[in-house]
Amino acid sequence: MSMLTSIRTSNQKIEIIDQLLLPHTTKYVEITSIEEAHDAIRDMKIRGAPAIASLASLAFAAYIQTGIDTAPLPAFLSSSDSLSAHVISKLDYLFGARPTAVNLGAAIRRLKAVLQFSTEAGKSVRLIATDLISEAQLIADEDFDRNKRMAAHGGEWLGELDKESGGSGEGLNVLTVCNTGSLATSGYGTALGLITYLHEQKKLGKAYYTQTAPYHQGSRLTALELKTMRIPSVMICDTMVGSLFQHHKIHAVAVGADRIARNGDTANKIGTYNAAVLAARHNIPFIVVAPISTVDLDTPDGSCIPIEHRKPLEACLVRGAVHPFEYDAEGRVRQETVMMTPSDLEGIYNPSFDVTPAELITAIVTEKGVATRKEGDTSFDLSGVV
Ligand SMILES: CSC[C@@H](O)[C@@H](O)C(=O)COP(=O)(O)O
Repeated sequence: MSMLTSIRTSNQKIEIIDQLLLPHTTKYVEITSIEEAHDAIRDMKIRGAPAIASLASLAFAAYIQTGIDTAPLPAFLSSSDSLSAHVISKLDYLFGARPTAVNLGAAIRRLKAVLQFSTEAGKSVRLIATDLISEAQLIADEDFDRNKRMAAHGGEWLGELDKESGGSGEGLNVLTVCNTGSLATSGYGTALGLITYLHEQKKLGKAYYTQTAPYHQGSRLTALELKTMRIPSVMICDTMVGSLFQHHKIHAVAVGADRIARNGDTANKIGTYNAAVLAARHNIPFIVVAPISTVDLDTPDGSCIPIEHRKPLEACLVRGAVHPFEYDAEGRVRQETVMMTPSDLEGIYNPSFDVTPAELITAIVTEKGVATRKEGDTSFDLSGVV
């Protein structure tokens, strides 16, 4: 099955699809420095918690590799002390690109741990550097396989749940929010991976997805991924979730996560909480699918999760192709950014994420398995899946 790829690498070249131009223009841009990786993440040319962590790790690995390959060696490779100080400042800088998604923080913690371990083991500067490169590469590479594992865990669990509740055996209809597919990860996806798995197993009825304003990751990116994979799907506006639940049989809501607190409270794309409240009202299972690196045991509950607020102007703009399509000299669909509001609006609220309380979540699926709440509990014990 054909899938889109958010990051591609060959030799030491790293390229990302500019997701701001999708779905109309598929343009890969090269990332040649840590600063470019940082800016691409901040500006959302690449987005999705796992994809952000993968790009940051790959850009970091390329930077260190270039240092090793340079003669004479750059000053930061002159001693383990200078390497350590330099690496920590570069990693902290990358971490500042987007605050809510914790996968980036987990990747950075891992790299700092390798730095400390290899330094304390008395390794040479070159060996410490190669240890860092290997770990960074591993962080990007391991994402695909774990996504397949969690999709299978979640897909099988949902199938059983449907059987237990006397399901008709017809295909499962699943609603998702935002984009959590191969564009948001190193491949296959999390919640969209679960939907893809159900489709592969011939257990999917239809995938439903919200447009996900203001960035429209649903109507631009999820739409494109589902179309590319030929998965039967229906787009809805964000305002239509309640109506959908009232008028159509929806078997589950599956969403990704940017950060899961120790008690199971989950930060994800704005609008996720609305869907969870409505799912609870309609007794529809609400499933969070995310790798272990999204679980932040240092954050006790959702009130402690930092929520990124985007620039107010971003909520006033929409970018898209002119209709009917016009093409530029290179044969690309002409795109425009238009303003949907009066200019200079004074009050604009634009949080990028919201927090869904654990008590509204039926299951949290990671690569290790499926965690559910005990009868009567309002929070999760995630020790078994972390
Ligand atoms: C597998 S992606 C999980 C989450 O990162 C996703 O659901 C989401 O909220 C993405 O937000 P974005 O602002 O597009 O980076």
